[in-house]
Amino acid sequence: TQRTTMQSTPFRRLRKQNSSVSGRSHRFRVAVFGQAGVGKTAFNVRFVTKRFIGEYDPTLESIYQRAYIVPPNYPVFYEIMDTPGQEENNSVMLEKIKWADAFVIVYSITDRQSFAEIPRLKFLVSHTISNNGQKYCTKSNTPIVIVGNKNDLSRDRMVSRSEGEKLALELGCSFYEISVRESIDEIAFIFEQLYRSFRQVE
Ligand SMILES: Nc1nc2c(ncn2[C@@H]2O[C@H](COP(=O)(O)OP(=O)(O)OP(=O)(O)O)[C@@H](O)[C@H]2O)c(=O)[nH]1
Repeated sequence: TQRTTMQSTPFRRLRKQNSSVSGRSHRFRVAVFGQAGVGKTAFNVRFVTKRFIGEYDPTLESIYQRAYIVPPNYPVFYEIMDTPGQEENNSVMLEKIKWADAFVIVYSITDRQSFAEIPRLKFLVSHTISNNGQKYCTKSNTPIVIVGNKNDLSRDRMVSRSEGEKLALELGCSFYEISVRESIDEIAFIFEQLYRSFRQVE
């Protein structure tokens, strides 16, 4: 079993730091939600290191950081929060939602239950944003994307692409179906698009 050696920073510790970013790059915070085992850690690690690492310990909580140029030339300092798939108490979830600028909600196409969780997670995020006046009053456009992962496992598919697309449309989110195992570019693209819709740049 290979384990990631990436440095991760506990959420509370990072929040207390002055997280202003060096140079002129923008700091951009993304929280990644979804049930256990859907591939959240693989997704985050793929973006941060470009590598796919097969197995991880179940996530407790970590924040990954990466400076990245969103094409054509927006230097962005990403902070990505990897969350545990198991149920957390609501106040912890709410804190994380308030922390983030944008959201990725992941399910696995091989796990219908993880797909069934998506509306609840989406509503939790949306409600928290709209009820949290002060910080988010200028953020009516908080981007939320839905990602169906593991589409390399076509024989084990339980959720069709069109079901994913339909749900995302109903919930007003962008949608991507991907394989973290097989793709690097699609994941970078998702992170780029999140930033673009957050800053409303073309
Ligand atoms: N075939 C395939 N397996 C994947 C893919 N993405 C992740 N996996 C595997 O799915 C399992 C779970 O991946 P994780 O990244 O740990 O999932 P997680 O959502 O972070 O899980 P928790 O930390 O428990 O919440 C691991 O065995 C990964 O190797 C993919 O695109 N294709």
